[in-house]
Amino acid sequence: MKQQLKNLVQTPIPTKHGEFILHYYSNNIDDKEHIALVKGDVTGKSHVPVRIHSECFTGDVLGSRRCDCGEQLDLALQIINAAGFGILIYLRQEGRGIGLLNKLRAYNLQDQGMDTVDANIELGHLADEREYSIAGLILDDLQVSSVELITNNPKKITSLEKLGVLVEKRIPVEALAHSDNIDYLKTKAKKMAHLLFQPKK
Ligand SMILES: Nc1nc2c(ncn2[C@@H]2O[C@H](COP(=O)(O)OP(=O)(O)OP(=O)(O)O)[C@@H](O)[C@H]2O)c(=O)[nH]1
Ligand SMILES: [Zn+2]
Repeated sequence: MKQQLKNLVQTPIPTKHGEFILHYYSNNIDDKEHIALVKGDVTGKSHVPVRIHSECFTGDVLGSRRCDCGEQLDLALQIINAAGFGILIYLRQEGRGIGLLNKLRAYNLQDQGMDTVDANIELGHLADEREYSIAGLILDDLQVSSVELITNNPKKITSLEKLGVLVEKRIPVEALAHSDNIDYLKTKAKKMAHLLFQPKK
């Protein structure tokens, strides 16, 4: 079956980082509603700043300090606003694809001493169950020629490249480390190859 998206509605959303056009997509791959927030004219453009953000109810909505998601979401919108154009793709891949219920169970295992990777495995999941074909289809729909990806996660870059997206460079997006998120950030760097705690150039 050919993977397909439908751009069902577009509407302006004024934010503290300026106005974005929200594109709401349905698709035939999963039963989720994925969203792109678009700033400026990206059609046919290269070097478009793009953030592919995975849903995190606790971080994005509640401002939880256990992870860096809420802060990265804010920083990404700030980066795109400063560039004057760009896209934030909000993928409904809560808990790196294991869902909110399992992520909350994983938090309890983490509070008993496991790290974020081992907690997923203990629950019978992979450390990271995400894939990015919907992001590739959204970038196609928006007719972007090439991107600068706002991420610290090299897997997002290689996944997009495999989908045929030209990634010109990476834009780092580092939240402040503090006592509530430091173990989480260290595990990302050590076990998931995230480009964190890099010496500043
Ligand atoms: N399973 C699990 N998921 C988590 C945990 N903490 C955060 N998450 C999820 O991890 C995902 C983080 O998404 P992103 O910030 O887009 O991606 P990333 O892999 O951290 O890479 P960056 O682009 O560098 O931010 C979200 O879906 C969160 O819900 C955790 O302890 N366990
Ligand atoms: Zn989070």
